[in-house]
Amino acid sequence: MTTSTHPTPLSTLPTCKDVFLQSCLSANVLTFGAYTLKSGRHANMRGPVQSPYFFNAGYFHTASLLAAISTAYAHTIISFLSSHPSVPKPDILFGPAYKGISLACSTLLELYRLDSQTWSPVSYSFNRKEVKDHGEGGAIVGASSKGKNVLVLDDVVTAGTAMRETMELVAREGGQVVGFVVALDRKERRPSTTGEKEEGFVDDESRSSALGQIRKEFGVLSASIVTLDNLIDVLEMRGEENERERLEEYRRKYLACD
Ligand SMILES: O=P(O)(O)OC[C@H]1O[C@H](OP(=O)(O)OP(=O)(O)O)[C@H](O)[C@@H]1O
Ligand SMILES: O=C(O)c1cc(=O)[nH]c(=O)[nH]1
Repeated sequence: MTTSTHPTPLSTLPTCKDVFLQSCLSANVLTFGAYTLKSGRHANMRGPVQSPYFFNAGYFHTASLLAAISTAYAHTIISFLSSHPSVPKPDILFGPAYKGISLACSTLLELYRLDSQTWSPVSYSFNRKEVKDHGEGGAIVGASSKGKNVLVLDDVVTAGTAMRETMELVAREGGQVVGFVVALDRKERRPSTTGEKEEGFVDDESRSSALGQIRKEFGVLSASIVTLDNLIDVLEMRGEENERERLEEYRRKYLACD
């Protein structure tokens, strides 16, 4: 039998989110440097715009780290569903490949542990990045989405490309995405599609975040365990001034309007 002790809080966030943030820092899930993102933010003449931080959910690779992240997801999902009664109860937790896969599985187990009656009828599924053309074939592993309400769990959202691809995939399979839950919402303005005026966004300050735009376009709501703002607060509390300044500068340039 194990006893769980919580380290001294880093923030004023609920305990599960605080433990999650502490795990991110101690396991190097959250690192600081210069990173090129999937969305690229790089279509300007001076080369790639790089992010001063990166969230690598692949480093949640021990049982205790998985417990920290899945507990934070589970509580975020429960409060998301209770504060938005219009969101249909999910039949499926869907984790986009690759990092979403282990997150959807471990979170469903945690939800079941917290409330077996509510969560026992719920399944998980995930996609293959390369469609399988033998055996059972197809792009989906786990429960079929046909006619089902699907709650999507991913690690991080930046430009929302992965979210939009997942919505298309679920719709193709006959299901309906009823919400998105991410560990980290970077809350960035979506990158320019033309590549012009990317740096500084001079005339484009009204651009909303990826999740905000999805809410406007499709009416699909979302929640996150933490946002860029929480990361900056934690760096301030830890006295990590260089990192805090670099993240604040990035936030000043790229923060979405919503
Ligand atoms: O909002 P976006 O701009 O789409 O960026 C966020 C996505 O980028 C990463 O996926 P990626 O396919 O790079 O990684 P993975 O295969 O390691 O999960 C991440 O896991 C998100 O799914
Ligand atoms: O935008 C991305 O590609 C991205 C950002 C981040 O912090 N972590 C990640 O895995 N992907």
